[in-house]
Amino acid sequence: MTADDQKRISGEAAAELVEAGMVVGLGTGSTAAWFVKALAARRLDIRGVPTSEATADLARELGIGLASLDDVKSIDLTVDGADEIGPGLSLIKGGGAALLREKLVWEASRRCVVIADAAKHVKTLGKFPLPIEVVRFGHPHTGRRLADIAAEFDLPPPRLRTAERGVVVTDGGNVIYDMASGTIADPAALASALKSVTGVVDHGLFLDLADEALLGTDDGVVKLVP
Ligand SMILES: O=C[C@H](O)[C@H](O)[C@H](O)COP(=O)(O)O
Repeated sequence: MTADDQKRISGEAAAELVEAGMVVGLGTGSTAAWFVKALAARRLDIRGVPTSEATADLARELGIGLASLDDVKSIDLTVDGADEIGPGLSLIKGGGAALLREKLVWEASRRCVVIADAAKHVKTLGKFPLPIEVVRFGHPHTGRRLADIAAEFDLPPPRLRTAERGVVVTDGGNVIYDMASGTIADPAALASALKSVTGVVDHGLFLDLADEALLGTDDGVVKLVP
C-alpha cells in the first residue's frame, strides 16, 4: 500500500465518525483532504469549520456547508492530519503552514482525531522540522530570538520558510520559521519557551490535544489513544 493509500483509508475511517447535525472541524493537508472527500461522499447534513483557505475551497467544491469559527459555539469533532505523531499523541503540525487556524479549531473542539499514514508515527518528535508562526513585522529580530532559544535546547537556528514564489505567508498573513532538530527531548519545555517570545504567534507542537489517532497501515486502520 502506498503512503497515499494509507492516508486515504485513515481519512475514510474518520469520515465514518461523523453524524448528521454535527459541527465538524476540517483539517488541512493531503490526509485531511481524503477525509473531506469521504465526508462529502456521505452527504450528511453537517457544518464544516475549515482550518485553511485551501480546505475551505475544497469543501465548497464538494458541496459541504461551511461555518466560520466565529459563528459556532463549539465543534463536535475535528479531524486533521499531522507531520509527526509521537508518544502520548504529541504532534508536530504545520508542514502546510496552517498550524495557527488548526490549533484554534482543535482547541474549540470536543473531540480531536488525527489521521495519518504509518510513517508519521515516531518514537520521538523532531525529525520533521518544527514550524513556528511569526508575525511579519520585525520577523528577522524574532528569528534571532528563536535562534537563541534553539541554542538553549542544543538545536540549530530555525530557518525562514521560502518556496518558489519567495517567503511563505500563512492564511493569517504571518511567516513561518522551521526549527530542524532531529530530536525534541522535552516538547513541553520547548513549547513554553517558544510561546514566551514576542512575535511568535504559535508553533506546531500540539500537546495533549489529540483524543485518538487513526493510522493507515498495510494491515488496515489502527486506532491509537494517548
Ligand atoms: O499545516 C498543515 C497541517 O498541519 C497538515 O495537517 C500537516 O502538515 C500534515 O499534512 P499531510 O497530511 O499533507 O502530510
